[in-house]
Amino acid sequence: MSGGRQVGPHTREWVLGPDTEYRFELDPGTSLAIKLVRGRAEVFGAELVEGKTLLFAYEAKAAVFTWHGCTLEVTGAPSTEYVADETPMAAYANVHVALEKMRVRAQEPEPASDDNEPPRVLVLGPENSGKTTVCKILANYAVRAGQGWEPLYINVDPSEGGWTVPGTISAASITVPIPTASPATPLGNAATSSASTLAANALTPLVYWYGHADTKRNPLLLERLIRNLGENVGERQDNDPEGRLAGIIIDTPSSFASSTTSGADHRLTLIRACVDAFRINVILVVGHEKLNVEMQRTYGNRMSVVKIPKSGGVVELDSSYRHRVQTAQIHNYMYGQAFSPPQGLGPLVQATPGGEAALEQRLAPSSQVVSVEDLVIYRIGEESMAPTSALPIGATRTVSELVPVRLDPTQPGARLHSALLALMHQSAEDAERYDEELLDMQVAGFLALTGVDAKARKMTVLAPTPIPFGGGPARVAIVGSFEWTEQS
Ligand SMILES: Nc1ncnc2c1ncn2[C@@H]1O[C@H](COP(=O)(O)OP(=O)(O)OP(=O)(O)O)[C@@H](O)[C@H]1O
Repeated sequence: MSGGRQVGPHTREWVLGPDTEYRFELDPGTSLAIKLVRGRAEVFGAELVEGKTLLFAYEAKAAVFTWHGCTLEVTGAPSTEYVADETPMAAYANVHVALEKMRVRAQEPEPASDDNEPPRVLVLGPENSGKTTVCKILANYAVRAGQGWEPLYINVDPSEGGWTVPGTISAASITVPIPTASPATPLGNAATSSASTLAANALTPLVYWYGHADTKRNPLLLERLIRNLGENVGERQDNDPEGRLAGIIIDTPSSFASSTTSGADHRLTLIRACVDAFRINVILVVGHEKLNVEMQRTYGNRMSVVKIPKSGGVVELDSSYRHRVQTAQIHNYMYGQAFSPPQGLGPLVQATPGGEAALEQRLAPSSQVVSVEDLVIYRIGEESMAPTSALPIGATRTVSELVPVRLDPTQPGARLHSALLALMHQSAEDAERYDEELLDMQVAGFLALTGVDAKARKMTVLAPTPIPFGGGPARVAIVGSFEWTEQS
């Protein structure tokens, strides 16, 4: 493995040949600064600007790829760094070209048919195959194509935070290339966290709350949310004929690809839910022959199913890393994140995290006290609490995955302390609603329940910005299985 040329105590220069990439992995608590000195280069499809320094932190793992060669100046001490001359970028670029042809064809004024639909792409693959990276690259190439495309990026992997916190599925139009500075903000910043520190490239995503990282925990709920998101996206696209031409790119959970578990049925049901809900017309399978054959058999007669190679650079992420990242994503939602430049980066260097607006993205969340009558909390899919002995003879305990159960936070059995809550988006018509309609509501924001005073029937909640409670219908929140911890 050849190394970079030392050009300062903490800085190395890497000269990259055409079609190669500089890969790195960071340890906790470290950061890395990369400056493009000469040539052209990109991080997962997002172009670097010559002379500008980019910062990476929070255990980021990524690569700077160049089509025609470049020189990079790298400051900091990654745990791993090397240049790879074998990458799947040519294959990914071919996919982009094919998608671009579909977009252009969809612009033509011939009557709409299956042959001139914009690309609606479902990306499938096993754990650590690089699905998210492929989605980013394809979305970023579309944004860079110079046609004004704003593809819709959809994340249906609840173990990833997307633009907000883990436990969600979400969609947003991509208007500027997605940066890769920190796994705490895998898709860049969202405007929903705090309006006061809006980055210019912050997005307003559509968000639904599933509440868990694991798709097997409540597949019925996930399926319903996928269909809700699909309906919402479909309506938006029908009202925006220009916008829909850029198409859709969907990142999926790795459980959709793991056929050996007993949850195989759910897996296929959830894939079908995505195919129907988002009217998928292209399936990309990242490096998995068996899944590719399975998808060819099921969907090959009505859409393109294409196997694409996995990158040798994808890092195997273990469960403790994933847990740390989820905690960091929740923490980032409340507090934002600050990037400390690595040792050796001159004080005058203007560095930005992954191309985002500011080095300091600190938020000041507000803690507020709310009465339990003004914030009503539900859990979805709790077993009915009546003991079996209290049920009429012959009746079985009802266990429904889709029943919202109202919780009393003042009861110790509610297990709500330190819970992360999704605050639902309520409209005036929602004042009179059926409990089941809670399942179809979008998320307005997230709260952490940090204290309960049972006697006073009050709770303390933390949110990025103050939320008006009281003086109207009660607000509704849903709890999942994520906990709030102060330290990230
Ligand atoms: N070419 C590369 N060089 C270095 N790191 C990479 C490369 N491609 C991907 N990675 C990193 O590898 C990790 C896993 O990639 P990614 O998240 O795309 O995989 P995934 O299949 O979506 O994961 P999951 O199992 O969570 O669904 C990420 O940290 C990503 O930034």
